[in-house]
Amino acid sequence: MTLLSNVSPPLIQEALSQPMSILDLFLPGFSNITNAANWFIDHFKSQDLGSPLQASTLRIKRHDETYDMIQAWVSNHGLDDAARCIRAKVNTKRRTHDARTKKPLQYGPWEGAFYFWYRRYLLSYKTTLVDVGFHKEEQISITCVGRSSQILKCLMEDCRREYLDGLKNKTTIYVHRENHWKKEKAVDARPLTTVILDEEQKGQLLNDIDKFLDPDTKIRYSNHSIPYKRGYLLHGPPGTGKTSFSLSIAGALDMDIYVVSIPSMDDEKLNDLFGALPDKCVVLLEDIDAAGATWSRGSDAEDSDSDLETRSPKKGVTLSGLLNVLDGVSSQDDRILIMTTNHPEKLDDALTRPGRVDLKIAFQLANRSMANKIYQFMFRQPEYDHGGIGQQGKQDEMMEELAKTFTEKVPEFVFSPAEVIAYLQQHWDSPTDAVKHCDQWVDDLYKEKKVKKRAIGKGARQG
Ligand SMILES: Nc1ncnc2c1ncn2[C@@H]1O[C@H](COP(=O)(O)OP(=O)(O)OP(=O)(O)O)[C@@H](O)[C@H]1O
Repeated sequence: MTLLSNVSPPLIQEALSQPMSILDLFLPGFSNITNAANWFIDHFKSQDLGSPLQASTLRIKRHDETYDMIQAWVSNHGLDDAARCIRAKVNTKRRTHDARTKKPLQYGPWEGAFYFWYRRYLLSYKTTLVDVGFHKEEQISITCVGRSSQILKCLMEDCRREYLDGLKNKTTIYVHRENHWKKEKAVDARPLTTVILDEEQKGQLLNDIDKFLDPDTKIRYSNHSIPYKRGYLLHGPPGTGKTSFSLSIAGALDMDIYVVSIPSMDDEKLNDLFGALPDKCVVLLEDIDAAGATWSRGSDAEDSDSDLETRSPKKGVTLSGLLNVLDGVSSQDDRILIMTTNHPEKLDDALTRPGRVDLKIAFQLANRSMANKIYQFMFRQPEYDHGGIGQQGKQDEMMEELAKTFTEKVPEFVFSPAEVIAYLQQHWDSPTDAVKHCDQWVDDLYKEKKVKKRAIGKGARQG
């Protein structure tokens, strides 16, 4: 300790900006790195150096994805232990090895600072709450001594790489909170084969996307000054796989998906959200029929956008607002837009014209072929589970037979794939029971649907 106080301030400055040089010599005099670092910093303050400590700082805002990157890195490297002020939260997102753990806890640094070594450099990590309009928002700053921010960039690059490694074969879903994007979760990429659709339609959409993503296509768009983006409209009754298919597409393209629920939006928020979209992503606009978009321009093509605005009777997304973000400057290139609706007949032609919607795909209630595929999809054993050569052929034959009987019992275009799947899940342990109880399920669901229809009809008449 006596030694330390004899070190001149410029030498300490020099020492701190070097990878572990002088600090190495003195560290044994302290019980841990934080004490050592604190001593140095205090020492600086008390020495009245005349010139302030030269330092470079990297700041990270709460709503930027770099925040998740650095937090994950700090946590993965056990550095949250170094923080003297930590926060606890129930980990709802990260998978734990023990799926039975109820409400697993996760810790992270909270307001305050700590020091850590990175590639033999001493860095400080600090969280503060800063005023942003009407509320305070967390901000992280990482500081190193010295004028060069190179080591901070290196750290960020490491954080980014580790973060992306953890997201391999995953689809990250972003949802909106007010007017900013929030990472909701990262789910295993859903294979396209798990969404059961009319094969022709599925193929048509996939071919279109493939063609769009071809580098030659991009050049063509550019040569013709056409914005490089593609729009799809997926329409059909609830539970037919529109959202699931959109997620699968994002997974197949290794893109993140940004989901907007139109009913909970207004023009301003939608505009802000589109402005904050990254390049190269899938944007999913759900239930586009549910807003001002349902008000048609009518036959008068002369209607101006401001007419549409004034016609809108409630706060929400107006048709002009929606068209503006789809075409406007904040509409990023290199993106795939998917719009979904249960009511395509309510949509304005302006919204679905080519350029905004390039392909429309109808999702339908289960027909025979789909019911058959769903049955096999639910009950087919994974390859390794067949119990030996020879067994596989027999099991396949039996499965096909059961699927055929099941298919004959399910009426066509009455039940959604979601309903069929929910029923089969009840008999996951017994494919034969699923067939045996099928008639009863069909009768019950029929009745339920009739009652619901009658109630809706009555409600509409009273309304
Ligand atoms: N065609 C399908 N193939 C496989 N699974 C499906 C299909 N349709 C629905 N499902 C299953 O049913 C559930 C609901 O599906 P999904 O949310 O994709 O339907 P949707 O058409 O988007 O419904 P909504 O119009 O109500 O938003 C999901 O768990 C999904 O896995």
